[in-house]
Amino acid sequence: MSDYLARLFSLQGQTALVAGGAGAIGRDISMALAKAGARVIVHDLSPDRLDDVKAMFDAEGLEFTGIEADLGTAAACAELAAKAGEVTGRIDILVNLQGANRRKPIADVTAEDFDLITSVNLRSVYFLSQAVQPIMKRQGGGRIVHFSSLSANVSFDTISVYAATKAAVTSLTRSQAHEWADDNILVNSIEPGFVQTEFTRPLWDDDYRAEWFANFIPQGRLARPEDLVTTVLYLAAPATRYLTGQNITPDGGVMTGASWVETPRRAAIER
Ligand SMILES: NC(=O)c1ccc[n+]([C@@H]2O[C@H](COP(=O)([O-])OP(=O)(O)OC[C@H]3O[C@@H](n4cnc5c(N)ncnc54)[C@H](O)[C@@H]3O)[C@@H](O)[C@H]2O)c1
Ligand SMILES: O=C(O)[C@H](O)[C@@H](O)[C@H](O)[C@H](O)CO
Repeated sequence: MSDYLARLFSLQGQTALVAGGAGAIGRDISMALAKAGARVIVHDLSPDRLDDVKAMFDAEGLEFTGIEADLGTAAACAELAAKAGEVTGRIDILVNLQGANRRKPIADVTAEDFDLITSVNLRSVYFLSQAVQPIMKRQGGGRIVHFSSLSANVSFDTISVYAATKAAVTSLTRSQAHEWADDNILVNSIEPGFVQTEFTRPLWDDDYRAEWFANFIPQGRLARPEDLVTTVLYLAAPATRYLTGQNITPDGGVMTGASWVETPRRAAIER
């Protein structure tokens, strides 16, 4: 890489906290931030997943810190920010990947489903950002990247609560970007389309939906976690120091509206 590009995209000397960073998408994001030079602190709900990601870091000779926490309460979010802040004394980048879903028709959603999905997808994003903001402000700035979803824009059956939380996260991106611009904290979000992970297995493992994806996603396939890595690196990089309150939608072209007007493309989805 030329020196010019290295200066624009290197994360050397920076510390990143990746919440949900041992998940299917999160582990690729965590590794990519580390390879770009950041000291990465990986949070996850699951100790087993953290062990897997530690092994991935070890194999590459990258320094690893894992923190296990259920982010279901604001207090837990504050505790995670405090612990992460102690590792190097800074948090330059926060990526919020924590997410939960329970696929059900609206009529079957219980108050407990609603509380679980909103507490992970919205409340933890809200309060983890709130707890990290004073650390970023004190050090002169930072970057926050939220994982929203294509479903913030387009309705899909059986994910009403999930979709509402993701629309809220996209909205929160603009509020935080506005309020925290003075602190040089830049906040942006990513709305991935369908990513082929366990999280979406009920979709791509179903004949009808797999055919629909193959035919109507203009790029003819679901995203793979590694397809999302560069969007995060871009939003975290020195190169994008004048970009805030924005949203990027890596969705293979779904938001072009092609699915509503195109003839089937007849690609194949590998399952
Ligand atoms: N997979 C997709 O198609 C897709 C599409 C759009 C957006 N997203 C979003 O991307 C993010 C990552 O998704 P993924 O496919 O890697 O899913 P995943 O289930 O592999 O990862 C989600 C992570 O969230 C964390 N989490 C869940 N409940 C938690 C809790 N109570 N407290 C703390 N952490 C908790 C888990 O640690 C888990 O590793 C999510 O926010 C998801 O909504 C995924
Ligand atoms: O469980 C699900 O149905 C998925 O998580 C969906 O949310 C899609 O992946 C998303 O809507 C596309 O962005």
